[in-house]
Amino acid sequence: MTSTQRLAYLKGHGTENDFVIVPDPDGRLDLPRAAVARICDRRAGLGGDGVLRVVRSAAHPEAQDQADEAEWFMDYRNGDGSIAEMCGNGVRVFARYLLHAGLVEAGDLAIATRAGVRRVHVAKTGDVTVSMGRAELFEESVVVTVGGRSWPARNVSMGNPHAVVFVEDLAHAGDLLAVPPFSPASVYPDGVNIEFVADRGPHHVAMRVHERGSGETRSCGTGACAVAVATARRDGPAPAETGTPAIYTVDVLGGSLSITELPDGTVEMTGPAEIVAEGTFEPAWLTAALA
Ligand SMILES: N[C@@H](CCC[C@H](N)C(=O)O)C(=O)O
Repeated sequence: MTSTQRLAYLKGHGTENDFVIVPDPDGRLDLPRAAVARICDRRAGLGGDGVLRVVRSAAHPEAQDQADEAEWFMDYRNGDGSIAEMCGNGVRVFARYLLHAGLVEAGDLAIATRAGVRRVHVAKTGDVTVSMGRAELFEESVVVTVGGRSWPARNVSMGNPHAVVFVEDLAHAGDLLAVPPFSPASVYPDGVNIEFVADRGPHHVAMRVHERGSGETRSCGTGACAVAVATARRDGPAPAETGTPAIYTVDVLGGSLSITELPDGTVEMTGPAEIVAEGTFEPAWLTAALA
């Protein structure tokens, strides 16, 4: 990247989980951790909870084995520049971008991610649905500690790690989310996303989340799926046993997501995904950020 080249970006969000989208179809851009953190900085950069780099699967070493199924790879980074396996809101926004840019037709498409291929349904307008794969629920007990208080948590993987904590009142956790909650490194050696959940009604919960690598965000798609599945298991037998889908509404600070666990064990998420702006990086700024 030289200072004379103009690199395009877009800004998008899904339930206010916001991302800087960087189209890099041929995988030419070296995007070091510090550069991502600079781009996501809400004062000195563009601001975002993370970056979605858009690369052809065939052009990315981590996605070449998915290239036959999915033309595009979502290279997701957290706001601090760290790499995560999966981002549920990100993959909906990624699909919205592909359609916006004319790189795919409306309808069903496959997107390569570090957690494997995800199937997405995107129409010209409206919500985007993604099949998020199977949730993995672990039996071992986990304790989450914030500001001197501890709660038992459910350990759930959606391709990335989650600790789901049920609380009476979200206010109990909300004020504490500015500081990173503590969770055992023995269970989560690579860190964890922590969701605090309170009931709102039948099959309806609200959550707040502290994301690994981004801090408190206004929504987390994988977190909402982890929450829905942990709540469904608390509320009754698995859809695999009953043959009936479990459908939950999960309210987040930035809106609402609909999550369905199907009898085959896969989890579908439906929610909004919007592109809000596009532009180019100032070359001198970008050159310094990438240095
Ligand atoms: N906001 C995302 C999750 C992003 C990754 C997460 N912070 C991690 O490190 O695992 C979502 O919508 O799922």
